Amino acid sequence: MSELIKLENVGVYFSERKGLFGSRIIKALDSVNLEIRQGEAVAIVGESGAGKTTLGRVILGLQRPTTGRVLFKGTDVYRIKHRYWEFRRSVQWVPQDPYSSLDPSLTIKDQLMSPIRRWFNDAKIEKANQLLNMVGLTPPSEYLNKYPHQLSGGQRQRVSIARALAPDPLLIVADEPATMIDSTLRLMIINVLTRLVRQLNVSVAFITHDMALARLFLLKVGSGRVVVMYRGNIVEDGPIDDVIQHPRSEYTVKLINAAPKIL
Ligand SMILES: Nc1ncnc2c1ncn2[C@@H]1O[C@H](COP(=O)(O)OP(=O)(O)OP(=O)(O)O)[C@@H](O)[C@H]1O
Repeated sequence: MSELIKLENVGVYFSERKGLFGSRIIKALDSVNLEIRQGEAVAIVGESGAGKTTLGRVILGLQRPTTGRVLFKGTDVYRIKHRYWEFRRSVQWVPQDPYSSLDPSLTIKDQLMSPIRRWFNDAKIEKANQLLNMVGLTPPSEYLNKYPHQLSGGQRQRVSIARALAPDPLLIVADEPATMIDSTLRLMIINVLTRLVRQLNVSVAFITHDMALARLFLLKVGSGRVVVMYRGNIVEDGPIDDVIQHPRSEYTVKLINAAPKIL
């Protein structure tokens, strides 16, 4: 598997005002090293505030690091202007709340055709049909003319994944994609993300606070790594069963104990 994204000693610092004259520095990411290879599944786990979303935004090129470098196929993404669009197209985002990525005034067909037109000269409706089939919204004809509010939360999230897939990306960063939907539909989203890795060889960075869900995803894919984040640092990075059986940090033990049902 070739290296797609590499973070080298990435720090992201925010300054927070404190009192009238003071301010303090928040290290959302401290000194993070991470590699994601083509076709690899990586589950990024940590509690609220651990830095998961910031990490996702750095991978997507939406948050410039304060320190360190972000490499796309070996090149610093902030130094290669001519390949910038290739990078932006190759790395796509599925947000927690599909309402924030779907335009309520557009039909599902238009939600999908807009990125398809942007990236392909020969944009055809067949591509939208393929995307809906890939995320399990079948037959596509049943969904194309609907608006987001006419779909369930789980269906909306699958449209959001289809939209992220429209540019034929190499990596999808899914930020808590199963959090705002109920548990029966959660499995469906996990199955869709699994299909992306296994059938399309797309890398998936799956961000979650739930260790059990991370394990389920990696078990379904059949390979991949779990990355545990704590206070802006990666405290664990390895195959899920190794991490569960031999956790290096006490924080990981707490996460495992908080999700006893499936683990
Ligand atoms: N734009 C910002 N300005 C100031 N502080 C920020 C900003 N973005 C994030 N932070 C802080 O950085 C830390 C990490 O935030 P981040 O959203 O990455 O965590 P998270 O693990 O994704 O949490 P959650 O699961 O609640 O989204 C938090 O302390 C947060 O308050």
